[in-house]
Formats: sequence, C-alpha cells, structure tokens
Amino acid sequence: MASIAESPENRLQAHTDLLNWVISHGGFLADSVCIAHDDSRGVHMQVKRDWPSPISKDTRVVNTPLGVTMSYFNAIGYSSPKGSFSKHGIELPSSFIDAVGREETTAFFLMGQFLRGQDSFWYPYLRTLPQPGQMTTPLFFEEEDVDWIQGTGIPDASVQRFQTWDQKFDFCMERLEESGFQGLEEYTWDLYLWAWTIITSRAFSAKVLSSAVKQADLPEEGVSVLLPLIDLPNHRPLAKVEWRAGEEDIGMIMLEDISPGEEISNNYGPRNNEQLLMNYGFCISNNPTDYRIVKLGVKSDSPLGQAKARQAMMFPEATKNTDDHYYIFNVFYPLLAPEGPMEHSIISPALFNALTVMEGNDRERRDVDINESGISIMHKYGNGRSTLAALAQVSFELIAHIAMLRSTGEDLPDQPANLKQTFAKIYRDGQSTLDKTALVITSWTLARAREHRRGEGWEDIKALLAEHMSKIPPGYFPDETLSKIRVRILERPSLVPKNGELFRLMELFALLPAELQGPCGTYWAEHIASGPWATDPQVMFSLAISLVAITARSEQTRPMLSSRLTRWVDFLISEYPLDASNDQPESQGQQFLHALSANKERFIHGAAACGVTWLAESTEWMDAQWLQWACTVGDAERVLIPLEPLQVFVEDPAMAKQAALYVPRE
Ligand SMILES: C[S@@+](CC[C@H](N)C(=O)[O-])C[C@H]1O[C@@H](n2cnc3c(N)ncnc32)[C@H](O)[C@@H]1O
Repeated sequence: MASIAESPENRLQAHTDLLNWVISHGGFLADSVCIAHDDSRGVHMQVKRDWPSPISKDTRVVNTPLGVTMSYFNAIGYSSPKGSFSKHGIELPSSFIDAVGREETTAFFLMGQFLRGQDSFWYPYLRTLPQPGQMTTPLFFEEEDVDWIQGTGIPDASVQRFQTWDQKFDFCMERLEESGFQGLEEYTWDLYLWAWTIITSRAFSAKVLSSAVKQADLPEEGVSVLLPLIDLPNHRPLAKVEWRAGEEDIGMIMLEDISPGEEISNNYGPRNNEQLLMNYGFCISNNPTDYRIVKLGVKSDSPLGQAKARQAMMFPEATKNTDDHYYIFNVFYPLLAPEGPMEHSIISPALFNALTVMEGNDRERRDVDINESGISIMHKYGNGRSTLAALAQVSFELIAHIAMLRSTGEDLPDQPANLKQTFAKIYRDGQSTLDKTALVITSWTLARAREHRRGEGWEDIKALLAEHMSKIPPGYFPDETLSKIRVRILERPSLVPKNGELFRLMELFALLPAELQGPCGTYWAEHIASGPWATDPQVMFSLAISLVAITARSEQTRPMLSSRLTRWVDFLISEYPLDASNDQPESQGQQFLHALSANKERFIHGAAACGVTWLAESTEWMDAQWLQWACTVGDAERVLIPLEPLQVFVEDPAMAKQAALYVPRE
C-alpha cells in the first residue's frame, strides 16, 4: 500500500504542519501545550516543561474547527442551516451510500481521500496518521506476535472481526462495481483494513457534531467523526476531560490541573484491555477499568436459554440488540454500583444471575424472576444454594483460565521483541492477575460457607480472612493488591450473609444434638460406612440424608433437634414428593441403594445395638422409596466446590472438586 506518512524522524515536523493547517482553518492549541513523541506512547501532547505553572482545571487546550473534521456528513455533502460539510473531491455514488450505510461510507471516503495524496484537503492530517507498518492491533500481528495472545480471547475476537470486515468489504466493492465507480482497483483490502483501524483507533462519536447537524439527522450510533488535533492526546483511564461541541469548533477542556511536563491525556472511555488492544492496538498495565468478558455458551434449550427467550418475548424493546453483560472485573475496578454486594465488585450482576439459573436446581428454578433488566433466582429460604453453586462455577472457570494462560505462556521468550508483543504481554499478564484476584474473592465466600465453627462477628471474620489470605504464597501479589482484596472483601455485605451452609458428608452429623452424634457416629461407622458402597458419594449422601430426615421425623428425636434441621427436613419433604416416580435410568449408586434396601433387616438390627433406637423402630428409612427420595434430594441439593482453589497459584490443578450438601441457616 502506498504511504503518505513522513519518516519517524520527520514525524514532529509533519505534526507542526498539521497544527499550522488546523490553525489556518480557525483551530487552536493552548500556548502552554506542545506536541511530543516517545517510543512507547507515540505522538502525544504535554504541558510544556518550562511552562511556569500547572494548567488549571477548565483550560481549553485544543480547538478543532468543524471545517477540518471528517465524517459521513462530508461523504454526503451535508448542508443545513446549522452547518455544512464538503466532499472535497470524493464523490461516492448515492446508490453505494444507501446500500452500505454510514460507517462503510465513512471508511470508503477516508480511503478515497488517502488515495488523493497531496491533492487531498486533509493531506496535512492524513500524513500524520499511523501507516500499516505501524499498526499494532491484532489484525496486524505476525505469527510470532500471535504466540503472545494464545490462550486469551483475542484470537477468536480477531477472527470474528476479520470475517465481518471481509464480508463488508466484498459487499461494498460489489456495490461500487455495480455503480460503475472509476478507479475501483485502488480501493484494496489493505487500504480498507487501514481505514477501519484508523476509525476504530481515533474516531469520536457523532455527539461532537451536535451543534452543526440537525438533531433529526444525527443518529446516536453509527457515525464516526475524525477530529484532527483533538485526536492526538493518548488515553489515560479515568482522565478528567470534556469535549465541547460548538457551532464553529469542538473544544477539548481539561477538568483537572496538569503540571508542566505532564502528559495531556484524553479519556477514550472506561475501556478494558481487550477493547484497547482490539480497537487501538495498545494496552495499559494495571488498567483500573480492565475486566474480562465471559462467554457462557448458553444453549437455546437450556433453562437459561429458555428464560432468555421468555424475557425477549415479554420485553422485546428492552432486550433488543443488548449484549450480555457477563464480566469479571479487576479488583481495582472503580465504576461499581454503590450499593452492590461485595461479590459484584468482581462478578457483574448479569453474569452472577445467569450462573445461578444455570447452576440452580429444579426447585430453585421454579423461582426464576424474569423482568426487563434481567433474569435471576428470587431470594428466599433455600435459594442460597444457587448462589454458592454460581460462585463455585466462577471459581472453576477462573482456575481453568489461570491454568490455560500458564500453559499457553510456557514457551514464550522472557521478553517481548516488539511493541505488539509488549502490549500483548501487558494484556495476558493483566488477565492472569484479574483471574487470580477474583479467585481469592470467590473462594473466600465459599470458604465461609464451609466454616462451621466461626460466625460472622468481626473477630471471627478477621481470623478467617487471615487464614484465607495465608494461602496466597508470600510475595505473590504486590501489597497494594493484597490490601485492595481485603478492602473489597470487607467493605460491603456478602451475597451469602451467613457462614456454614455447606456440609461435607461426615460433617452432616454435626447438625444433630451432641447426645445423638455419638450413637449415630458409631452406627454409621460400624454398619453403613463399611460396605463396598462406601466409596460412592451418591450412596453415602443418600444414606446420610435418609438417616437425618428420619431422625427429624421421629417423635422420639424430633424435639431434641434444632429448628434449623427440622425446618430444612420439612422443607425438603414438601419440595420433593416422596412418591414421585423417577423415569431416569438408574445410576450405579441407585442400584446400590436398591440392593441395600433389599437387605434392610441387616441394617435395622444393628440400630438397636448402637443406641439409635428410633432407627430400629422406624424401619422405613431403609425403604427403597425413602432411599430414592434421599438420592433425589442429595443430587439436587449438593454443590460441587473446588477442593483447594488457591493451590492453582503454586501448581497446575487437577481440578479436584468436593461435594457438599447445602443446609440453609434460618
Ligand atoms: C487517538 S490516537 C492518539 C495519537 C497517537 N499517539 C498517535 O501517535 O497518532 C490513538 C493511538 O494512540 C496510541 N495510544 C493512545 N493512548 C495510548 C497509551 N496510553 N499508551 C500507548 N499508546 C497509546 C495507540 O497507538 C492508539 O491507537
């Protein structure tokens, strides 16, 4: 592709010419400001080093006159009492413009102006723009650069973007050909790729033209505007700056003081590193507005898929063209809803709610609430299980992603060899830190759910948190990150208000009063846990649930039990009918249970000897029907959680899981 750019040495000369050109059309750069260049930041603006004082808040640093802006309105030669825009020599056929729409028209208009070279009105601007060899977005990555983004979402996103642009380019070229457009062969794919990269990396939204274009002609989306000179400052997340649309020009106003020598930064919006790399070709280390988009792969016939379809039918307007906001935020993310629970500081409400529906059991899914703003499982007694299951699922996803980044990064050289690799490394390191810090937080809530000794008082929580944080290897995170994790954990209430709702098998007996625990334990060890079925968790959980449920129903023992246990058993009996027939094929565990039931006399004999007399009297607990009920309850009410989640910090996980039964606290 031809180049109209200056060599790097002459870059700032070209920018001085650009500045003079903008000024000659009525533009302005504040005296306190100069254009500078360095290798990592490229061309940027800064307050002059020798300027005697900081520039103060509300300083207008740049004005770009409307006459030098470039947009769709130039391509159509727009004119209204509010303002007009010239085509400056590029005449795209109206049949083409109508067929391809505003954005493609702008891209082809930019290509046309580029092809005019020195004859273009915008030549002083175009020659300062990065050329294909200087582009650092992933579509310009060479093979060895691609190694640095393996295991991340970027390769898929790049393929998708390539395909979309490729199709659009073909479509546009066909329309141009049909219209008999002259010089078509110069409009190459490479030039199209360059034009689109310029647009995604520097264009502003149509709002900047609001004083020059009638409201009715100005759509909220789909018009990109190039603003020579204002597009020069680099991005700094959260920089305080405003673009002011005037009748003659667009101004860039600083909303904070900036010291001599300091960079004048723009704010491209709260972009994450993936958006920055894909659209702009750079990334920011420790980007506070970084977050990761999670793809759930929701099947249309799944419970969540069906709920989404119902939501789309009930609220067609609200759900039209809206992306799923399934995000995991970095631990420093500053733009959180002020009142949200602490888990939402790292998991977006939409992702969390979607996972509660996916991981919820049938009982919980009967309480799905579908409204305009989302789909969730209603909060009520018993539904905290889906909260824990969703947090467990996020933890598994985080562990898998950490391991994937580690394995795909194993053969990378120690240091990146060029700017693209440098940004790709910043991106992948940022993803890994984001995953790891989020895992500390999700696994904290799960650790509290597994904690049966300590409560929610400050001293207990402090001790528990110290224990949890001690699982992070020393020096693994900077102190600032560790303290932010602590703040995140402690600053807001948790989605799981109470500790101790998840029980591993043998812990279930702790729900019984002390005087029953001894005999039950002996009976369990001598008669239940000694057969070949003892290694099958489905069988063992079913037997334990059956035993606890019968204990809660026996007239002899019920008065001795806690209201927590009797309420739970009563709730389960009302939720899971005893006589429900099960059409599912039998699992190995269920076959075991049938065999046990057929030999129930053996188990009942032992009961009296061990002092669990109520089990000897009430022989029903080993009936096939009861055991089937307990099996159904166990399968539905268990939660699989990671065994030692933070172990992934030191070694690749075998992804060990532990089953725990959910028993709500009142
Ligand atoms: C709107 S332009 C800014 C002007 C640009 N520096 C130039 O040399 O033309 C956006 C481009 O600037 C670069 N950029 C912006 N902010 C940056 C930052 N914080 N760090 C590194 N590069 C940045 C990226 O190459 C991006 O595509």
